[in-house]
Amino acid sequence: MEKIIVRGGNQLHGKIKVEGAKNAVLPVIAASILAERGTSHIYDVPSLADVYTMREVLRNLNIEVEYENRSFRVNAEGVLKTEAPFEYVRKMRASFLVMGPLLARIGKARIALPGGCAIGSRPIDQHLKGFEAMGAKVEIGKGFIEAQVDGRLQGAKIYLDFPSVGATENIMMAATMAEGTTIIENAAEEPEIVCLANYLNAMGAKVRGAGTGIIRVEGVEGLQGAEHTVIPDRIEAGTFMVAAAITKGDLVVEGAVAEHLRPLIAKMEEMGVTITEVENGLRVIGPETLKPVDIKTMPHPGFPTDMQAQMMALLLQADGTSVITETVFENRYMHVEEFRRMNSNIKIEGRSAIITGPNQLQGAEVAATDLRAGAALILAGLVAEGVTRVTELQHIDRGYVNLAAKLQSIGADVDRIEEVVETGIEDMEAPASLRLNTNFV
Ligand SMILES: CC(=O)N[C@H]1[C@@H](OP(=O)(O)OP(=O)(O)OC[C@H]2O[C@@H](n3ccc(=O)[nH]c3=O)[C@H](O)[C@@H]2O)O[C@H](CO)[C@@H](O)[C@@H]1O
Ligand SMILES: C=C(OP(=O)(O)O)C(=O)O
Repeated sequence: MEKIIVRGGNQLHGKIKVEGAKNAVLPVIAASILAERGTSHIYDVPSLADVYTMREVLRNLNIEVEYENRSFRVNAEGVLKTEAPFEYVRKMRASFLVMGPLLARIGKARIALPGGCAIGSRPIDQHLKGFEAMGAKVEIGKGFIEAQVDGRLQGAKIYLDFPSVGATENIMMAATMAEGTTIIENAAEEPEIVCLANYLNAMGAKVRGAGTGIIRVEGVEGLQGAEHTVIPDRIEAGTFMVAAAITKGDLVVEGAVAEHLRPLIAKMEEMGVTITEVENGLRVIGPETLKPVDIKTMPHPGFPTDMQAQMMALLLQADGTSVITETVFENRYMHVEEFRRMNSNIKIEGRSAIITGPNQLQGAEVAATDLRAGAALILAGLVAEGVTRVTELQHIDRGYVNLAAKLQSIGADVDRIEEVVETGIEDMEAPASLRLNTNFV
């Protein structure tokens, strides 16, 4: 079994460069389905499990995709297939983002139902509501969602009940080739939405207002391949910022964009962390004593849920009581049980986690219950007494490129190893806690 082994106690120093953003590149790759003519070149593509899954989803649709030197070359000129099977969708929910582009391009899509996942039930009703408003007929059965439209989709006014990132992206992509104008109200405002809109516009689309709560998409006849560079990963950047702060280190996070990280910077500064904008990134200096703060996760520009677990690791070191309230996902506290194994004082009350610190964490055997939980456990391990062993690395590999090696390069005592588990019993099943959610993201 592969494990990441962390020996706590080292301060982190130096420079670390962030990759292209997972949550930006996945919709951008999906959007390249829209190009009836020409080849798209997508740059700064991170080498992540999710990216390889998306490549397979596209190849399965009969699209040519090459991945070399951190660049994707995509040609979608051929006759497209319509189906994304369960084996892809269960690995990565973002596979569902091919529905909007397929509907726009060929008027038909059949995608496996995403199902539940570790952090919540994650319905897709808002995506479907958007497609239906644009004239698609949607049917659910036998584990699939089938959507179909006679002729072109029609522009529509769509109000999202919640500013869902995925629904905003899927509807935006569907609308690019619709007849007439689509207006998305209560749209998500995340930087990844702006990145996608820029790519769509480079392909010939007419998307206005991305980054605000109202997006207008004027449908065009057709799109062609374009060049696009993916924005830096604000969550990877944030994870390194916490790594610097938690170890009382001094780190330059190259490529971190302050504009994308305002809520995190604000909260870390409130805790006493020094953060300065430098030429091509952010310099982060951890203080001797961290102050407690309260955090509520919200859609952008609120505090990102994808940084909640990592901030919990930091708050475990703060001197006093902090409260985190998770409002985006109903079950994103799977890491709390794992932190408890490391000797931490956290109480869950409804949607809030009450953290009393500082905690002298102790190294333990812990499981990455989801992607960010995994990163958070490694962060906690950096300051724990003794050795922390993190398993279930497939979650971490969905969203971090060489996390162990990168942390090692800035002074952490972290290794990724293959450890043979001597159970003494052949064919013994893994304990339930480790089997949990390995199929779903
Ligand atoms: C690949 C990607 O970009 N993933 C990000 C994206 O996920 P994703 O796009 O799935 O997240 P959403 O913004 O859609 O989900 C936010 C909330 O809305 C709910 N919801 C969503 C859609 C819908 O049709 N109905 C509905 O009820 C979800 O269950 C969740 O509670 O945004 C999340 C919120 O910032 C991040 O945590 C994920 O890292
Ligand atoms: C939850 C996340 O991603 P996804 O939506 O792909 O599961 C994440 O990036 O933290």
